Amino acid sequence: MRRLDHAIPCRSRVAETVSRQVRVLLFCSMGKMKMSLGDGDEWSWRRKDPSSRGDSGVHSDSVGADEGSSELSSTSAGGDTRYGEHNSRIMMIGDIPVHLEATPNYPLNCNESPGTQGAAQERDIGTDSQKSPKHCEIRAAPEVVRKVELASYDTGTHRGSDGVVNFIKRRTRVDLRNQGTTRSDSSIKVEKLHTSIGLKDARSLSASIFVNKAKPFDICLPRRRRLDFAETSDPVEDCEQTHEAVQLVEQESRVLRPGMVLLKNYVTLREQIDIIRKCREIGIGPGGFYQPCYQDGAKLRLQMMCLGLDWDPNTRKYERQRRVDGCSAPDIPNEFILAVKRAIGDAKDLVKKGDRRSNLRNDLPTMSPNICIVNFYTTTGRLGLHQDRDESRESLRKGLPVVSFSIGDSAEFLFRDYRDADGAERVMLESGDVVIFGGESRMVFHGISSVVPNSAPKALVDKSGLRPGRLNLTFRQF
Ligand SMILES: O=C(O)CCC(=O)C(=O)O
Ligand SMILES: [Fe+2]
Repeated sequence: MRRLDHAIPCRSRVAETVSRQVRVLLFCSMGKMKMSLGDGDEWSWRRKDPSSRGDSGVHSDSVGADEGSSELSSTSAGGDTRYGEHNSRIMMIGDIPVHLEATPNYPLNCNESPGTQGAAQERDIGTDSQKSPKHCEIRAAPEVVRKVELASYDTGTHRGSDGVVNFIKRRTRVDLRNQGTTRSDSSIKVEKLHTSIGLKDARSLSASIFVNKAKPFDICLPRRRRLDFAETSDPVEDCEQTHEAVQLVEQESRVLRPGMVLLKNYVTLREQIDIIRKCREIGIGPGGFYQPCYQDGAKLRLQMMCLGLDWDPNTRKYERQRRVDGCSAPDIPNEFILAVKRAIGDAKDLVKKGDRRSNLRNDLPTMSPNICIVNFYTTTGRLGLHQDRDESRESLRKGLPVVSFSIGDSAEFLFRDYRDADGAERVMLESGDVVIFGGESRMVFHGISSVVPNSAPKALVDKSGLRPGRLNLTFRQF
């Protein structure tokens, strides 16, 4: 066992190692914690008196039990004079600060891999200006899962800077509103920390593996929090498009600009529910949703998973396996591919009709998707103006279209010839809408400026259990 503090008897104990190198379980009770890294090593921490923050002194019994506490936060430790060699942080569990220290062999610090700022600028609206905090699932009672963002800074680098102070303030405002009930006992289990930030050397490997695994994001709410979730394949009569809805499709679908088509209310409610269920099923499995980071540590404001091939926001490359955890990209379900081909066919028909009337050059090539990037935006999610330009040179040269399905809450979609959100054209994408941009518009800058809360069709939410937010699938051919 690797001790990080000195001879403090621990009343609580490590729960268990669930799988090698992946699961991290950490029990905290009455001031002591231990953590298993899944490789047989254990770390332990001690609770620290708030008044001694940053001090290396031990206050093993100065803080009472944390019954009923519901706040979770963390911060880098101040006042620590150990630059470089040791990292430490104080993690707040309720009102109980817990001092975490690491040895040089197993640093907890957030080493940033050297890299360009380019990618972050590329999607600048969508990134967080803070360095990436770790994500941490904290379970306070067996049935309650809470999410916090757990900061992990190299105290030597960040201590005393304004950034840290801001960060501390931010972390104390962790939002637990959606996370269920009051804790019923004093034990807190911390499960799975992760980061996609690279650790510098092989000595950090255990920590790297430990931090890179996170519980995948579930796009659906837990069953008990849904109003009316019909999991079974009960008839969804109210989900079929009505005659009026079909009329609406014809009225509102349009060519937005040469090569760019909007198909309004195109995906039926039944199909949307099926897509949500499929994405949810894949999304909670290996290769499922995660929150990606750029090389500079800035986070995208969305959850992402890639099907067919994985797109890496750091390298801007497509690969079979993703670097963040080595998972292979799951396959694209066949029904998704068929829906995309149908949409392209219908968009081409629309373009032809438009051509007869207006003589626009609206050529829209067809394509067979082998990549699907699935994004889930919570209601605060967004995505900066960017081009989709990481597909093969041939695909881009031919202008093979990107086909984008929107499901759930509506969102404002911006597009323009260059990256400037002011003055960009805007269109509201609603649940069931499809946007296709290819041909002349293949390299259009586009992004999501905002998601409209509570705008998803009620029947969709009730039947699928989709959480508040927007699911978007963009299909491409590499
Ligand atoms: O969410 C959207 O509508 C756009 C997504 C997008 O542009 C992308 O994933 O590249
Ligand atoms: Fe895009």
